[in-house]
Amino acid sequence: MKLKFGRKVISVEEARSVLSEYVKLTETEIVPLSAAFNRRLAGDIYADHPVPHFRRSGVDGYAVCAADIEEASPDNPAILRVIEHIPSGTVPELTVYSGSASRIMTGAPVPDGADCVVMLEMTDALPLLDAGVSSTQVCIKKNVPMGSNITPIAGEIVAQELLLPQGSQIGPGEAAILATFGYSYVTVFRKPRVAIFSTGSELLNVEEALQPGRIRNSNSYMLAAQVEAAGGEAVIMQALSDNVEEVEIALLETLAKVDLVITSGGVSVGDYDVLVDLFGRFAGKLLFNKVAMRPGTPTSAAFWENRLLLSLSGNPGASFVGFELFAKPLIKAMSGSPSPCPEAMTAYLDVDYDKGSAFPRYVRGTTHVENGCLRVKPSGIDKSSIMVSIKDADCLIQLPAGGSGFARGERVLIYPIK
Ligand SMILES: Nc1nc2c(c(=O)[nH]1)N[C@H]1C(S)=C(S)[C@@H](COP(=O)(O)OP(=O)(O)OC[C@H]3O[C@@H](n4cnc5c(N)ncnc54)[C@H](O)[C@@H]3O)O[C@H]1N2
Ligand code: MOO
Ligand SMILES: [Mg+2]
Repeated sequence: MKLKFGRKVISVEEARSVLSEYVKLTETEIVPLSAAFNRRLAGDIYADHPVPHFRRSGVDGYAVCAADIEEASPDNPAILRVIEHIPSGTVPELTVYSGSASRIMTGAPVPDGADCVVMLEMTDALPLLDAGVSSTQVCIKKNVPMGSNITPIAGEIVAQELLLPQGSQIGPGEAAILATFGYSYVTVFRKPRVAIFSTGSELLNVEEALQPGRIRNSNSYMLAAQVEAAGGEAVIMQALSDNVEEVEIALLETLAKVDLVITSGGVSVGDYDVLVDLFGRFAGKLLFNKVAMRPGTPTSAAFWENRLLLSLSGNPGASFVGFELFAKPLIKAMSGSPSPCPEAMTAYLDVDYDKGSAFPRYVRGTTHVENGCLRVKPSGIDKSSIMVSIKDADCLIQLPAGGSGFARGERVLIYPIK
């Protein structure tokens, strides 16, 4: 009665691959650099000048000719005449010649003629009265090799070098590069807009008082936080009842306005599992409706009105895991990530896990480091109906199907999620 169509189980990897065929990059937009953190670049960034673009002093001290101080030591200091003071941000006017030195600050351009900079701590300044003009000379007590404390032109970055490829996410290092090259505005991919619909007649709005048999809608807010963490813009929609017409109208009204629609609930075999009813009558294309995973086995997806619709199981744990496995890679791919799928690490199980499973499990896990090794344990009671432990999960532990469980100390794959 309920299933108007069958359910063919596919693997998590197959489901991801099916979804990836429908990913469209969002269009680009220009935003101030200060508003671009965590966004992804819509084009390659090349260096249009070398860094540094002048010979840069790395220390406060004296720019000199290395040949003049070859023999310098505390007992045999080289005495040089100071001809100029060079603060950072200025351009030296005089060329250093044999027998002379220029006082120079960290970050200032090294004057022509000088081929090393001696740190201030290795020198003593001496007053000098020369033909009635007050001047200084400097005593250099150490020899330093040619090139010391000078970053040559292009010592850090060569002109025309590829600095940041398209898709780079703007973190602290990228922000520093963009600022260095004068990008006060950057062209990035627009954040994918993701509409979130919870379904279920039992759901109350967050501000509503508890009622017998009814619960507050927590999934919409959990999923919205996940959307934002994945780089999307979450649009929390009014939760829907188990009425299929209502769900159909609401989704049809919304699909064209966003890049992705996520629903939670109503995908199992219950009498009121409304997404199942919808997929039995809608004009879209059902992509899958069963995934070899636990939790979230009934996770479904469709392509409808030119948009992806991802329907997650309603149980909070299943919604959370389904989002991490499927929605996060979609949002990342839409916003330009070249590697949207999570990458596995290995960790050692910190507890016995004595449940086998017909399908691979994705257990919410909490990691810690012990004697330099990464260890992991389930974040709490490992049931998809349990919500309270989600806050403690920093990874998903992937436990293969079959068997009767896993022993403490076994190596397992984990997918970091924070
Ligand atoms: N006979 C069977 N029953 C169930 C099966 C099955 O294979 N055979 N699968 C179980 C599994 S596994 C899961 S997961 C759930 C999937 O259920 P649905 O996706 O249909 O979700 P609902 O029935 O709507 O809700 C399940 C559960 O989650 C609560 N929920 C739903 N939405 C929210 C929300 N927005 N915020 C907080 N909590 C929510 C809902 O009240 C239910 O308790 O089916 C099992 N049953
Ligand atoms: O989706 Mo259910 O959470 O497989 O347990
Ligand atoms: Mg159900």
